Amino acid sequence: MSEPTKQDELSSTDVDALDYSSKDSQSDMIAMDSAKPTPLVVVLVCLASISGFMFGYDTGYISSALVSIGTDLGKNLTYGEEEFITAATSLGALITSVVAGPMADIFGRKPVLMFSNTLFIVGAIIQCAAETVWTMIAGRFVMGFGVGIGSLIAPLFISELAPSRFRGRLVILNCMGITCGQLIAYAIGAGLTHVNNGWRIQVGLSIVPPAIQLAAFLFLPDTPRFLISKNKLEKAAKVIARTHHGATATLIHMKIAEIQSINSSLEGKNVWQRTWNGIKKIHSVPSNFRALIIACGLQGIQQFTGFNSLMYFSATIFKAIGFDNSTAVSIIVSGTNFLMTIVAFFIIDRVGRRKMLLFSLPIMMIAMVICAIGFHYVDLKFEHHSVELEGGVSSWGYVIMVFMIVYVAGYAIGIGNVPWQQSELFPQNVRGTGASYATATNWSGSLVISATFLTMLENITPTGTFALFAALTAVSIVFVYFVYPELSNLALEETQNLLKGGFNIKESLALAEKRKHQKLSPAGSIDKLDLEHIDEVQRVQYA
Ligand SMILES: O[C@H]1[C@H](O)[C@@H](O)[C@H](O)[C@@H](O)[C@H]1O
Repeated sequence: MSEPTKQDELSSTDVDALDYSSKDSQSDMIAMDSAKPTPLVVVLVCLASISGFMFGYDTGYISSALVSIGTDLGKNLTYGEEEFITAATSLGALITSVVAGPMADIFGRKPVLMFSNTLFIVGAIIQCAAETVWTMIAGRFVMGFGVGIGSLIAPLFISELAPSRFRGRLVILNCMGITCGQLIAYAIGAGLTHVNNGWRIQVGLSIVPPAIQLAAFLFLPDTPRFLISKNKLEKAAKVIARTHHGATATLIHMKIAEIQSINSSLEGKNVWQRTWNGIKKIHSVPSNFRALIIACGLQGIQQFTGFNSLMYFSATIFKAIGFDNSTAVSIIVSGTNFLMTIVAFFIIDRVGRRKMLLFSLPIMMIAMVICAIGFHYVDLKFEHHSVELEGGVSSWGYVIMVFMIVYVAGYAIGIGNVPWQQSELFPQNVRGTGASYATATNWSGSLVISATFLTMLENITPTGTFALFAALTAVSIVFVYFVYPELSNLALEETQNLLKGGFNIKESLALAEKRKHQKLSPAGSIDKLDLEHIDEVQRVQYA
């Protein structure tokens, strides 16, 4: 690994003057981009994934906390107050997800993540000290601000740092953080249900991970892509040297030039004007708009196919079909989600995102159709959000349980994780803004589903509700088939070129296949490549 020396210090003019025509250096650069993650990248990715953990833990602990709160907030909670306390975090997350992207483009990824840590901590302290319902709601709301920022910035930060061939996996580490956070929250909740003020312990524990992330980030750098967008080329060069194996001075220069060339900067006198221009560009530049359709489409599909109704209400559903140990069933649901996310981690860069989605969605659809049929035969009535069951667990009850688990497994192997790869779709100058739109779509969907699910069960019956989710999944399959290109193993700069002139599904499949077969040498760099294909992409970049 070569640290740039004094004479390596860069200015924009130096970078412009370099000659990139040599195929050897281009091939070396692709090798550098796809080599194994360096120790610094691993540390940064693991730290960033703490945000995913907080996302999962903070959205997950509330259902058990509500059971153990009892009269600790001065009174018995009404149904409406419980809903308010639950939804406050999602609402807070929705609000900050709208602004976090532009904030990250203006101030940097790292400072914004650190800001989210302080919100997690302040939110948790307010809740721990809460003696009234409104103080609790305020604490949940502030915590939600942190969740919204973390849910957007962590995957963005990871995509920008990850070598192309490992990007899918490294972003999924953050998703593993989410699903692990949910599982642990349920497990701790189950353990603390009968402990006096157990919920305060559960909330208090949530202070530890963000404190660790905050302290560690004080000593660590931002992403080179962000530093380059701010013209901090020297700093960027130093970080590139530490985040890429085999980064020689020439390759570092080339990398910087490549990123600069694709970063056609936004006009505007100050940051606010430039941000506003970014917002306009995301709609007016066709490739950006295509990226936006894909990113928001996938996040919408993730939420509107109903998974979080299970996450939040699985205990209610399973109780309704006659299982008494509903907490255990909730742990099975979140456990399956976590385990299958681990499977997704191992296959995402090998199998590819598109295949995973086209495998995941049909499984979910079939499982939901079977659950819808099952509910038809289970004698159930949902009235005023309370459930009346006639008889014990029937054989259809078991069928529903099994296929709900199949549904969760199908979800986690694809649509539960792939949408969080969203940042790879956008070029640097609108990446934060694009990710904001997509993350806001996610939180809006999550809010709508959690707020309407019980009402749907009551008004259109469980069979109707699951049939509706199945129908939405069918539409989603068509969307993915026609719109989602394969982006595995492509460099971030390549993914954006792909979206010029169409969704280019066929081209994407060919390019991803090509990149996949570029073998890693034992040292972690890839063999000299056949350069025709590289040329196709890079001609555009250096033009
Ligand atoms: O990717 C995550 C994950 O699948 C979680 O389990 C779910 O609760 C979130 O809504 C989703 O965004």
